[in-house]
Amino acid sequence: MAQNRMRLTHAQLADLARHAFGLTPGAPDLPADTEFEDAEGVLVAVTSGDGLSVREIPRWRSPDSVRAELARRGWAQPATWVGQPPDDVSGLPDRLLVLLPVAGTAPDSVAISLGAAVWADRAVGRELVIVPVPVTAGDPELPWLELAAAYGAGPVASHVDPRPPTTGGRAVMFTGLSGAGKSTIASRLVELLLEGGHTVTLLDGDEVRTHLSAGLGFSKADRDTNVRRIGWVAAQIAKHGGLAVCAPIAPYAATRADARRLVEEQAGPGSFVLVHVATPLEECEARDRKGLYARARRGEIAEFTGISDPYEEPTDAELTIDTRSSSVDESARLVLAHLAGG
Ligand SMILES: Nc1ncnc2c1ncn2[C@@H]1O[C@H](COP(=O)(O)OS(=O)(=O)O)[C@@H](OP(=O)(O)O)[C@H]1O
Ligand SMILES: Nc1ncnc2c1ncn2[C@@H]1O[C@H](COP(=O)(O)OP(=O)(O)O)[C@@H](O)[C@H]1O
Repeated sequence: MAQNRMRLTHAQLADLARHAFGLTPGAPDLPADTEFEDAEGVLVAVTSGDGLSVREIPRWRSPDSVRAELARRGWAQPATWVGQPPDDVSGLPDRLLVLLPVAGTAPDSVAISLGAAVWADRAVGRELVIVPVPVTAGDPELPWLELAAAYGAGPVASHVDPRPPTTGGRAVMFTGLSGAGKSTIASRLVELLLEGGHTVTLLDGDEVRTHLSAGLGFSKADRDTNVRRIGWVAAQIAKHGGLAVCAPIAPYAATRADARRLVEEQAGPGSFVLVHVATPLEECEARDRKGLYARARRGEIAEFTGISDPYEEPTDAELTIDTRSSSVDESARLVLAHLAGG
């Protein structure tokens, strides 16, 4: 009898799918006596004394179902292409099975939508069957020839870019103590972006706590929920090529890492920019614009970051800003330069 229930990541689900489809030998390494579910809570597998038993693979199309579709269409062993189309499509056959290796991504990831869109755009007039497959583009778990054979395909060509496609969308997350200067620098950054003709969505801290995170307090669980929600919204914006700017305290490294993962899963590597506004506690406390530090010192506010609650200094920030040596405008321009790739 399984004791625990665990949600699998997209990468673990792909691993499980490869195993269930017989694409790779050996079972994924999963904890014993556990039920495993996907992001929607569907029970996908169980480990018990008898080993791993796969119940359902909800997201990926099995090679059997793809072969059945090809047979229905009367496509015997169609030519197969793995990955993106070639620059010159003139030599491609009229019918093509396209396999997109997109293991580890969300079902609505840009790797899939952009991959399919590029084919639709380039291969106009051809009949295509496009199938996302649970194989890693950059470091495939099996040779393309074997992969294609599993899906019932004939001659194979490939053009796989190991870098996942990106939408160009980004999310900038400022992190730091209360009073560090996050909101002030974020506002200046937004002004500079607008002046430069960019569109930007500012997930303002007060508005987030009034709407998106209404009712949440400052316990670890509530802060984690708040920061993950911000990360999720920022990811949706970045996924469609937008730019999101947010400035929560985000005191916990693991939760910031969750936000990074959410954004990078949707908008590709490098799309999440963490900016540590590293103003020391003494300086924030001396500023005490809202009088919160004084109240926290008097014990009137419990769990106050830096006083009676932790702040885990980032070790993975793309930028670290010292507001004692950098003005508001200079700090905002540092972030702008990073976004521009300079
Ligand atoms: N206990 C406690 N600890 C820290 N901060 C507190 C607390 N209670 C209220 N405030 C006010 O809430 C603002 C921080 O909210 P965040 O949403 O950024 O926090 S978190 O990321 O969820 O940790 C923070 O605003 P900023 O000064 O803009 O950072 C504070 O004004
Ligand atoms: N170099 C600087 N960068 C940012 N803020 C600064 C700087 N120097 C002084 N400040 C002041 O520090 C305060 C920071 O407040 P705020 O931006 O609300 O911080 P946070 O959003 O991190 O809580 C503001 O009053 C701002 O004018």
